[in-house]
Amino acid sequence: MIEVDHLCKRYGKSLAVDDVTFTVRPGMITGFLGPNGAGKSTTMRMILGLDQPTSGTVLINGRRLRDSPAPMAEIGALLDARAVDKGRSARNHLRQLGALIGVDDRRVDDVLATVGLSDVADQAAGSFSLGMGQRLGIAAALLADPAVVLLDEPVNGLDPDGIRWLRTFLRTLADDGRAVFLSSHLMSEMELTADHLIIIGRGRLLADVAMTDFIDQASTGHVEVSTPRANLLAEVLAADDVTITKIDDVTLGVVGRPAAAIGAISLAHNIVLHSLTARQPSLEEAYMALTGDAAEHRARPTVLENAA
Ligand SMILES: Nc1ncnc2c1ncn2[C@@H]1O[C@H](COP(=O)(O)OP(=O)(O)OP(=O)(O)O)[C@@H](O)[C@H]1O
Repeated sequence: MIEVDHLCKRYGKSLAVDDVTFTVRPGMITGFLGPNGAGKSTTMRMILGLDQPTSGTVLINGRRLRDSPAPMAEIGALLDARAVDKGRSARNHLRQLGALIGVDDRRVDDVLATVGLSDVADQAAGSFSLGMGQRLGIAAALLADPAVVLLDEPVNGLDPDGIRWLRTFLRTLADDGRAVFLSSHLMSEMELTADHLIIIGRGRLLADVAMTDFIDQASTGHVEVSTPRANLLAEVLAADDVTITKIDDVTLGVVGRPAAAIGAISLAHNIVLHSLTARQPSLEEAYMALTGDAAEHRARPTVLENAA
């Protein structure tokens, strides 16, 4: 378990992390989200004891990491998978790390098998693809069998097979009772992977919420309907409690009426429909709605901006 309590980090005049409190619980995957510069990496580095907080505390499994006789058995981390000696084999890299923390060669072979690197364990880490490098980084994080696993952007650069592998693998870690904490900018993947979300923006906590609750609360679900008579359909659907957005010449986005009602209204007015799709709110939509003001640098939105 990670307990972050009133954590602050000041760089000069700016507060990179501003009074953040949350808990990462065992047995589940907690996603850490926030726009660029929100303070995720700074928070993760303070959790790992790599940066000192300006104020506030972090407890790992109930105590400060520096008070633990075996920090790597408390929390294993993947911060930068490229931070390995490229000339050394994967097995030797892990053995050297293992020697430092009192882990034997058998455990090294076990974690190599766990992450699917047994067959290439004697190849130089420098010859590894990005995905293999990520697996090696995860193997290193698991070496001392920690109760907490922290991964900063582990999906970065993985191909679809690697992403799917990681998703399943993280679930296994959580099912084994570990607390898994990961950051990612890939919303669709986070939606498939995490059970719980911690969201920060401009250093402040914006949400600490179950994934399903967060998506359900977002009132961004809409129906997409396409018809060659889009203007007429927009007219007959118009009402105070309905919002209609013109996505293109033949497609409307409708909030406020279910697909069945839109189908019935279209039929009543003899409007031919080419498609009618209820779109569930996604994590991405819910996240964008929450963090809109918190993004440091925001491109102009392109989704549903062509209001009819
Ligand atoms: N060593 C440092 N010195 C000064 N400012 C820093 C330092 N590290 C981070 N910052 C600032 O702190 C803020 C938070 O940065 P941080 O890297 O934690 O954000 P992030 O959420 O991880 O961003 P990203 O998603 O882009 O990785 C930013 O404004 C950043 O410029």
